[in-house]
Amino acid sequence: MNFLMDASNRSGDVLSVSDLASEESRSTATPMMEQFIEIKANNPDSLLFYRMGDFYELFFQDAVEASRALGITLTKRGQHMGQEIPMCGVPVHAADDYLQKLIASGYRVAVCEQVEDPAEAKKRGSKSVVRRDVVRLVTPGTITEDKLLSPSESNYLMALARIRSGSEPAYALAWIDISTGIFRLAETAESRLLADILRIEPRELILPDTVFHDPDLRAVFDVLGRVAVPQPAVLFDSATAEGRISRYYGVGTLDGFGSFSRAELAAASAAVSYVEKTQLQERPALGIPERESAASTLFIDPATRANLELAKTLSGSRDGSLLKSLDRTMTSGGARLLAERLMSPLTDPERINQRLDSIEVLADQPRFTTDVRDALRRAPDMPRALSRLALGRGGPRDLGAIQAGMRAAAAISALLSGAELSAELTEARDAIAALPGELLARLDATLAEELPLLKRDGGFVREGASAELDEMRALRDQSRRVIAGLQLQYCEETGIKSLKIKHNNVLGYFIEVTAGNAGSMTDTDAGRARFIHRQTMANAMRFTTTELAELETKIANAADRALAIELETFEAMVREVVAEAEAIKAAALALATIDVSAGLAVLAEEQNYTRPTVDRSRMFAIDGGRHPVVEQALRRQAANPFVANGCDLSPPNGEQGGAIWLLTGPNMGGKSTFLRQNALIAIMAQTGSFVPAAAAHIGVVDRLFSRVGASDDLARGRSTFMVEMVETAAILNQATDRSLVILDEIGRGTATFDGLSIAWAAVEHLHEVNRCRGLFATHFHELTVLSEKLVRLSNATMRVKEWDGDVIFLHEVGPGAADRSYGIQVARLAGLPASVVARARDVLAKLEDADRKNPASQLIDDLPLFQVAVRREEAARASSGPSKVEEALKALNPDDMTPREALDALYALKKELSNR
Ligand SMILES: Nc1ncnc2c1ncn2[C@@H]1O[C@H](COP(=O)(O)OP(=O)(O)OP(=O)(O)O)[C@@H](O)[C@H]1O
Repeated sequence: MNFLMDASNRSGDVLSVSDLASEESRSTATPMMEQFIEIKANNPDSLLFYRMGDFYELFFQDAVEASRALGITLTKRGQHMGQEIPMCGVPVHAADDYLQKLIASGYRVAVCEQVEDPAEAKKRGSKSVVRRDVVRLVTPGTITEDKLLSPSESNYLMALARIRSGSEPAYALAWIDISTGIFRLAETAESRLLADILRIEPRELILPDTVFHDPDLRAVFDVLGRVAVPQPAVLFDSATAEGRISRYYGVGTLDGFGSFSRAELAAASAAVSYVEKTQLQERPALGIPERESAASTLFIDPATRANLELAKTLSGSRDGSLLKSLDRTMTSGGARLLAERLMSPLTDPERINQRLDSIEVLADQPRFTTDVRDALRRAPDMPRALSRLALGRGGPRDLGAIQAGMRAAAAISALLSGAELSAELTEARDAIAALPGELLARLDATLAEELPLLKRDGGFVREGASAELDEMRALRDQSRRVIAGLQLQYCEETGIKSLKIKHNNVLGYFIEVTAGNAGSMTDTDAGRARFIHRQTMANAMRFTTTELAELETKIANAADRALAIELETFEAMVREVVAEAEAIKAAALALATIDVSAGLAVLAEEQNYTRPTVDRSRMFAIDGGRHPVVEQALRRQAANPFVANGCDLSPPNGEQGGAIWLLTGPNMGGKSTFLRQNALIAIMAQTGSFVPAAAAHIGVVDRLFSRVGASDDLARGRSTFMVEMVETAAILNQATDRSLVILDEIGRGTATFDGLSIAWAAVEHLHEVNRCRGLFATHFHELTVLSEKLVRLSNATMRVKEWDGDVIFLHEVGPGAADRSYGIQVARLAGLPASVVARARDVLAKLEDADRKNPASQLIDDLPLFQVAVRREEAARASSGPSKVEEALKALNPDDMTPREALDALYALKKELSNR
């Protein structure tokens, strides 16, 4: 993501980074330009926000790009090396809005401020020396600005390291949200890599440039686009990883952190180093890295994740997604945790049941749950406030957020103390109870009711918190009263009623009279001695007096001192809060857990969901299942209610593999909805949520695959059919006997017979080889004859009623096969011209007649099953022994041959082959 141009790629007359860094450029630069050039040269990949007064200025190519991206005016500022310097600027107070736009457009920004340089000051023997330096880099994965973060979404920075051992390449992933301190690690296989990255959805993925440029991984990083950022391999060095991580945490060794593989440590240290590289002033308060086992989460392949619209719809909107339909949380932390759980459902029935226990216990106590949710409503986002405080970017309101969060936690703790709880909720209650009460007491005793945004505005320390502060404030306020008294006195003394004492930042306090009245103040010697002239304005004259100046100093001193005390108090409170970071984060996670469980309990009650039975069996028995998103949408539209449908893919008696339903039925009958709803019910159950069904028994699914809906991939030049086949290939190669596979109309994107043959072979493969549980929707009615041969395959159909030539969709699934598609009826409903519909009926009748004479059921008698056919072919190959060509090849030893001999051997082999 190098957005800035180098010398070989310069646009127009704008000097590039390397032009600027040249000898000629440096030797002719002004001191300010010299400083700029040095900083820019160190940050060539970022737009440089160069602080000048109340503005961040951008120069050269940065200015050109920023003005284009932000739609702001480009101006010129002098010349350098004979060329004009393009410039634009953004006001400091509005910088977050501009940063947001730039980050969203894929830029990174280096923020350069004036900083104290104590070392230089010492060298020069002066009190203080300031210079400009980059204080932080704003990149998509390292954002902490509140405005740039979505409250309900995590903001992960992820580092990826390659593991060199084993046959299949493997990877370690480390992901950090510096706005909450969450830090996780996992290992994953190459076949799962993209799925795992998409599950975690990092905003920025850093990886060694060698991996980034590996042609085998091209497809993975093409999908991720600009999220993937190559970094020098040295950042991922596993030999120094442990040292770098322990240095970050300020500990001698990583003992007590848990055990991590070398690759995990490499990824973790790259992530931590990148955080250090971007957050130059302070270290974010990261939690201890937690290890996640890839096998403990349900594998959802990338296409399925997109097609099932888990967090976003196919058009990219959050409305209409499963997450949006299930989210009843009250807090941002709860919303983030729910999203995370839904994106990574579990495979361990014990953990799933722990979550379900929490929902059940809350659903059984609705009054109590309402009280808990009311208390949660008052809990602000503690992790994000804590992160800003730790980074030195917090304000009084962040302390206030910790205080309010701790108060809400105390209220919830009191509510939970006598209640009947699940194991998970008991653990949450204990984490909340472990919050240090003294800290809350200190915050209560220190913070005022109303808190300003910025600490430099003061006024956030409550009265009574510090005797000295109270005294300074009294002095300041008293002096203000004295000024009011003085104004009255001067009015009387001079006889000028309109005389006012005013204040501005340049003059401080001054007396102001109209120009006409000024004469009467200075027409005597005494008057001139008393009222000292300061400034003449167009219509007014300004004066001061010795008393006023003295008072001014006193007020300024008192105000300065008061602010200094407040700032000291602020820093002390921040230190106290940050010292309790671990306890605060644990309590925040506990609150989020309670919020998620209470939200799902409320949802279950509101939508009439039931607790699924989840265990290690191979069952998949759903009674009266509904689609969670479509059901709510129909209710909102006050349309006909959703028709519930059961689905049973459990292994039939005595059978090892899962069952497959072959679903036929008319277009618009509800096949896709039925397929998706069963996948979503499995996901919800394994997330640990109640499900939209009258009853559900699900043996945990290890991998979920779907091929639903047609999607073109024109950007990569693949047709709809090609995409369909690539996705189908992935499913047939990867589904295990614990997997759930949902296939919708495989083979419809090509000629009928090709499509039918592919669908036929795919069903056989799923049944014989994958032995998974599956739903297969198809328009190829010919396939239904397969149920005669495949013991675990049964036919199901979407019921319709025919009435007066029209079809009525009942949306009911029943046993049996549809004998027709009703495509022509649906086409008629859609408004195809009547003549076309009539002609289509004639054609259909002819085709059906031809089919009756030569039905597909004949095939079933003539064709051996998949396994038998494959075995037969293998046997044929084995019995014929090695061919002549194979034997000749075996006899060759390339190391003993000259190039000429090798070429001759090649020709001989080719000839042998063509003779065969
Ligand atoms: N069980 C149901 N209860 C009520 N409405 C339903 C149900 N299932 C589907 N529908 C509605 O019927 C419409 C068609 O459903 P769907 O897209 O699933 O049909 P389909 O059989 O897959 O169609 P096609 O073969 O044309 O893709 C949708 O608008 C959906 O809202």
